[in-house]
Amino acid sequence: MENEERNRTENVIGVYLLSGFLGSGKTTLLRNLLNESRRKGLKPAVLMNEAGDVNLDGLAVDASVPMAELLGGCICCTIKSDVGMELLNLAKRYRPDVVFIESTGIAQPLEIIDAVSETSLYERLELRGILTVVDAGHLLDRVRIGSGKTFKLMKEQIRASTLLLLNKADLVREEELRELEDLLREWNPRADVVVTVKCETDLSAIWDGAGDRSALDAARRQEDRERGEESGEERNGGGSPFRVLGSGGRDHDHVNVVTYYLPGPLDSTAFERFLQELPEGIYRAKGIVTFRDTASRFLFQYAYRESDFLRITPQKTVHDAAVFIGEGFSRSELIGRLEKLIANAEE
Ligand SMILES: Nc1nc2c(ncn2[C@@H]2O[C@H](COP(=O)(O)OP(=O)(O)OP(=O)(O)O)[C@@H](O)[C@H]2O)c(=O)[nH]1
Repeated sequence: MENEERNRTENVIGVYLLSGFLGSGKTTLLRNLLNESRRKGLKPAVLMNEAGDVNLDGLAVDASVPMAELLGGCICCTIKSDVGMELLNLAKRYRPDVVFIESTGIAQPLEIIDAVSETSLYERLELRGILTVVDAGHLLDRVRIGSGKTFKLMKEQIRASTLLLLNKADLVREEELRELEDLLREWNPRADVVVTVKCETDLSAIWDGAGDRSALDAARRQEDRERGEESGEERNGGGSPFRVLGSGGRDHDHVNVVTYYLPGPLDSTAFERFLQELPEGIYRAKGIVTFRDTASRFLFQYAYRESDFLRITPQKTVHDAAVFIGEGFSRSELIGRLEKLIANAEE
């Protein structure tokens, strides 16, 4: 009987949801988790969701890992039903031991719990943890402002979590970290809080701690509570505070996503200047660029004024493209700046 029980548990695919606001470090955590899975001899698979039309995060992940992509929308609203379908496909096709779902930074985690729970009716899988990555400096800024939809969403992502990574600790002061730790514990007393740089932590806590059913059950109870609180209100976008406008879910009420395909190589210095001068409202940008003054291609990252370039050699055909995410910025002005950058590089 005991053996049977163990076998049954062993066959169950563990699902982990990686949550956290835009640019907080979810892909960084994913890479660490994939390395750790391999060390433990577990076969991982990834379900990746991006708000833009290109899977840029996927390029930062080992190409040998089975991956399903949900692009051009947010899994908690427009393509929630696809989550279940893609999970089933991954499970049937690859029989992984663990699946990591990386949601867009604007996803409402509680909605995704639903999608996974529904899928577990058809396949032996179990949601074992909701790992929320928090950008320490960004949360601090939002706490100081103290309101707004982004603040509310960050709070929801924190409250729904079973393990909180207070990340980018290198960019804030020690006393600010203590303040944030206290705040996270106040908002979510059930979840463990770990302070990290580049999401580096003893990940055994994730396999052991994040599977803590009481925390997951608590997250579900919170979902029920929030549903109760919001019943009667008009809910658009599956409970996300971002109202879906237009088609494809690419435009949210407060968060805009612009995907721009670059026709050719750019000048690296001009591009770096362009990133530094991005309008205030754009808090996240990423993409693939080729520079005319260097031989290789780069995956660039921009999050809250910090930028980063990673040399890449894509395994499959990918076009140069850039994705910009933010609030209250002018799409046409941004495109105008990009066109100028391209024209200058062609001269
Ligand atoms: N300084 C600093 N930078 C970090 C840290 N963790 C991640 N980053 C950088 O922050 C940027 C965004 O990290 P990602 O892991 O791509 O963030 P993400 O949450 O997946 O971003 P989205 O998928 O766009 O929401 C990258 O340039 C990372 O290298 C950290 O602890 N400190």
